[in-house]
Formats: sequence, structure tokens, C-alpha cells
Amino acid sequence: MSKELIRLSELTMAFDGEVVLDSINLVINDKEFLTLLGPSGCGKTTTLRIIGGFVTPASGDVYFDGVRINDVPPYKRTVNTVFQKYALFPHLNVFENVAFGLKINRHEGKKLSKQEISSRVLEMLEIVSLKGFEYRDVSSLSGGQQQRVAIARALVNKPKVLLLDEPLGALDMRLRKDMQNELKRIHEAMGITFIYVTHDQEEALAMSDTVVVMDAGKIQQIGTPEQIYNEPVNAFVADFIGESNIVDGTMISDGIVEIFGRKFKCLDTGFAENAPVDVVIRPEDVDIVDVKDGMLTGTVTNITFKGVHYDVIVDFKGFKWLIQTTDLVTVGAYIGIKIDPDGIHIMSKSDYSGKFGDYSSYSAEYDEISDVEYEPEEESAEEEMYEA
Ligand SMILES: Nc1ncnc2c1ncn2[C@@H]1O[C@H](COP(=O)(O)OP(=O)(O)OP(=O)(O)O)[C@@H](O)[C@H]1O
Repeated sequence: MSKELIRLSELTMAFDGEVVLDSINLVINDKEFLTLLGPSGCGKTTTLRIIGGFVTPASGDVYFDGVRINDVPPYKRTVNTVFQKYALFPHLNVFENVAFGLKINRHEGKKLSKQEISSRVLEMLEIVSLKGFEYRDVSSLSGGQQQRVAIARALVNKPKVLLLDEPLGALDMRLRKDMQNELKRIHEAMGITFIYVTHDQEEALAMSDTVVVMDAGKIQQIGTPEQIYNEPVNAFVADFIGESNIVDGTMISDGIVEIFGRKFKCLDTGFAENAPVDVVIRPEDVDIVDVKDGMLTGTVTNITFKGVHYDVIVDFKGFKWLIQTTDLVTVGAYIGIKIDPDGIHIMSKSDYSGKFGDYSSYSAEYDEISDVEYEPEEESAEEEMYEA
């Protein structure tokens, strides 16, 4: 069973009267790779800095191995940090930069022999795949190599936890991907806890055991990458993790939701009858079909080739559906769309208005015309409801 290492309890932080962390409760297990993920300004770095001891929370507690450490200074915590800017010493070579991590190590409180320093530095350089680079000038290294030196320096005194604040932010896309794999490997090789901060959802999903999605100083969801992607708890998480179509809905009964004036089968939800809900539909769960077979119909307004699929925008009475498909369609085509019940996710109504602005206005616009075009024509409730 996983063992608890760090516990954040009711953490709150404010700067200049502005609340930036609001009742953060989080348990981080020993050896876990946990990522704090969220948009800029949501409080990820502040949370990390509180764990590192660089920021004191306004209220709440930080526990390490069951001991409250609010008042323990950073250098006495068995935690090291890697930042986006590597801050290597340009006048020192790779070996000396990494060895510097040992010199500033005050946890162990003992002086190491030259031989011990050498063997620890070489061990770390091997772990970050920089064996043979000992005597290179750091300025002669690529961005990815420099970041690996910074990681080796942070790991050389064997902290229990490594804090990583957007460490790959300065690297280009290709290098980022390589370094993501490297970091996963280094995490496994070291067998310690990594707490990683990023606003890049792909990066978070690719590397982490646990993802903590934050927004506006609050934790929105904690889960495995699969849980966060497949079972987002609200419209914000669904939209932030991957792309989503988010529409206003009303529960008709368990397993049936009304959107745009039509009834759709959805997964059983347990929401009360008539409850207003957010209905979240992933673009890959929307199929393009013939107009006669469509649950809804609309006009293709935009197509973007994405390599493995096309992003197709379909305008439905002002609501822009995002559809990911390999079907060939053309701009201006009038098409039908179909959604499987298991692609229709029901979530508690939030005031989140989506990446693209206020989506609630789309259904309001639709309501005005719904009586004319979409009122079911004397169908029984059963017929009126679309089957997958
Ligand atoms: N020292 C500070 N003084 C004043 N405001 C601060 C300070 N540090 C952070 N903030 C504010 O707190 C909020 C949260 O900042 P934080 O750096 O934790 O967010 P973040 O999620 O890490 O964002 P980013 O990805 O942009 O770094 C922001 O509004 C930021 O401006």
C-alpha cells in the first residue's frame, strides 16, 4: 500500500488581499509522481513553494512524514527544487555544477571526502544520462542537457522529494517529449517523490501517477491521468483536459437529458429530474452522419488537418460543435451529427463558461427558435429519444 509522505491541510494563501489558495487539502504518497496542473495563476507554484518552505501559508498546515513542518526552514527540509531556468554556474563545468549541490547540502551536516563527492556526482550523471560530460562547459550543452545537469544537481544530495516547477518550459516541443520520458525514467531510478508543476495537460497525463487539477486557487479534481481524462468531475476539468463541447442541459429522468430542446440518452447519472446540468461531449465522441440520421444537423464552417484527424467545426444555430473525425467533409456541407450515450457526460452545473466564452448564450438563442424547427412531431417519448 502507498505510504503518505506529505499532507497539506486546509492551506490558504493570499497576496495583497487576493486569495490565491483556498482550502487546499492534498495527500502526496512516498515515491509518487504527482503533478499540479492548471492555467496560469491558479496557484500551482505557490503550493509548490509552500511545500519547499519558501512561502509561509496564511493558514493551514504542512506535514512531512506525519510531522508538522510549517516552521521548518527550506534548507532543513529533505526537499530540492528544479526550476524552468536552470541557474547553472557558467564558470563551472558539469562535474563542478553537480558537486555544488553537495556543498549546499546541509541536511546531513557532515563533510564528504573527495572520493565520496566524485562517486556521488558520477552516479547522478549516469542517472541523467550525462556520463562522459563531466568536464564539459555547461554553456556548450543543449537546453535539454543543461536541464539534466540541473536535475542531477538537485538529486545529488538524495532528497526525499524533488519539486519541479515547469522544468521543461524553456525547451522546444521535440526536446520536451524526450525529456518527459527521461524524467519518468529518472523518477523510477531514484525511487523518490516527484511533485511537478505544469500548465501543459499532455505533459501531466504522460508522466504522472496522480494529477491534481487546479483552478482559481482550488483543487478541482485529483485522480490518475485516466480518471481525469475519462471521468472529469466538472466542465472546467473536461475543457482543460483535452477538448470538449460543453452545453447547457436539463435532466428529464435518470439516463435521459435534454439539450437544445431534444432528448438524449446518457449514462445514468443520479441527478434530480429537471436539474440544470452541464453536458460535456468530447469531440472524438461526435460522429458525422447523413442529415436524415442526424440527432442534430448543422453546417461545416471550418476544417483543420491535425495529422491523425481533422478538427471540424459545425455550426448549429450559433453553437459551434468541435468534432474530431477522419471523415472527409467540406466547408459549407450540411451534415448530421450523432453521439453515443456513453459519450454524453453529465456534470453539476458550474458557472464555468468554457474556453471559447459564454456557451450558455448558444442555447438561449436556440430556445427562441426551438418551437419552430425542433419541436418533436407527435412522437411518443420513446421514439423521440435518440438511440445510439
Ligand atoms: N509573491 C507574490 N506577490 C504577489 N502575488 C503573487 C506572488 N506570488 C504569486 N502571486 C499571485 O498569486 C497567484 C498564483 O500564482 P502562482 O505563481 O502560484 O500561479 P501558477 O498557477 O503557478 O501560475 P503560472 O503557471 O503562471 O506560474 C497569481 O495571481 C500571482 O500573481
